[in-house]
Amino acid sequence: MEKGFLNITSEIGNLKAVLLHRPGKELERLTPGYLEELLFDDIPWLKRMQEEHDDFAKVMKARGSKIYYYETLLADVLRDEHIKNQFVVDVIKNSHVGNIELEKIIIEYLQGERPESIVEIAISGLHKEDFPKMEREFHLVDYVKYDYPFYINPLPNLYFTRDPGAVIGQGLSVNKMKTPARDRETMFLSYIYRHHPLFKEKGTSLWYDYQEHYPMEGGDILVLSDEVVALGCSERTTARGIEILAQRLFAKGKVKKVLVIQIPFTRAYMHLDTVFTMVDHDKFTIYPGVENAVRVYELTQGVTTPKVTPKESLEKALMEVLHLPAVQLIQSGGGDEITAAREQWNDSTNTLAIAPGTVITYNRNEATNDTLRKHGIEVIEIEGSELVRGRGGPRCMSMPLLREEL
Ligand SMILES: NC(=O)NCCC[C@H](N)C(=O)O
Repeated sequence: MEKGFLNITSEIGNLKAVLLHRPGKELERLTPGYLEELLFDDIPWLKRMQEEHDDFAKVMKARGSKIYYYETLLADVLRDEHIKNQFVVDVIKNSHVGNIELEKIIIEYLQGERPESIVEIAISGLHKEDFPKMEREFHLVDYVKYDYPFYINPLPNLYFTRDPGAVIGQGLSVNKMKTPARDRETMFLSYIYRHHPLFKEKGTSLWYDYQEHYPMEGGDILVLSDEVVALGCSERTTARGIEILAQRLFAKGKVKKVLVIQIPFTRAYMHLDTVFTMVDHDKFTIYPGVENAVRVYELTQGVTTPKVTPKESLEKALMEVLHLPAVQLIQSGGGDEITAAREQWNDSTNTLAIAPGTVITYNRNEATNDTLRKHGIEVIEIEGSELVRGRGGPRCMSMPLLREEL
């Protein structure tokens, strides 16, 4: 198979290229009334958040990663008039305006805009006040949704680029999000995948598609090696979605085993990577509060669905699939139950490895960072007081596109 640009065969190989989204105006559209629906617990201060995000990008750049941004790739794609027009139609379809005539008016208006403005509106939303006033007949929906401020909802979670997509081997999983709040994000990635020269080169398989029925989110996808992928079964990622993805990986790629790690289904740890990440060849960090609750299953190629084998423990399963004599599960929080729970809430376990044994973490998680260092890990700290308010850390905020093979 001809090699494309994308290649991820581990969680820890030197990070060469990564996809980010710099938080923008969409964050300023959060109000207390919509926090829960939009999956936030607090309202970040955008200016400081952007500074923190720029520092995050700077750290990766300094270590040799090329940074790509959603907003730039998407605008590149929309320079083609035909693609731009279709994109606008799809954005409106996804926004459930509910009034067909108004939809037509908004489509015409947006199609006349420049790619950069369309991208900004598609991400930060279209506030009713920002839309030119015009004489038109009110439909029922206009009365019913009179107090609702947007025609197009903002997407404040897009800076968690990990979740809408994941590169596995030479292919891409364009995920199916569990919640309507994040649905449109995957549509953006699908446009980039289908039309951006960086992605559409030969050799890029599509492992999963956002139009599938069963939710699957990227925070639950960990590429442990070229032959083993760990998939979290969580509040967001379904058992059936896992089976479908696993079967495709077995059929078309190099992957021989999928390790399913089932975690408790709860908001505090909505994805596997909020409680468990890989930090070195044989080292992982784990939130001790879930250690006894996780269940592990090994999937291997079956006939129509994968063959399932329950495993005794996470530690043993990791040793076996990675062919290691031992692995270390480093407990976050420095051994104290309360510290561990507090720091997990602030994404202490959501580390991003940029090289074997080198991770990026938030500086606020002092106990966990200390513990990692005591285990020989190089910890690069970033400020995250504002970024953390969306409930995600460095791993959630990055979608690796290319890592050096180990
Ligand atoms: N991989 C991750 O754990 N991503 C964090 C996502 C946080 C976001 N507010 C969400 O609830 O989807």
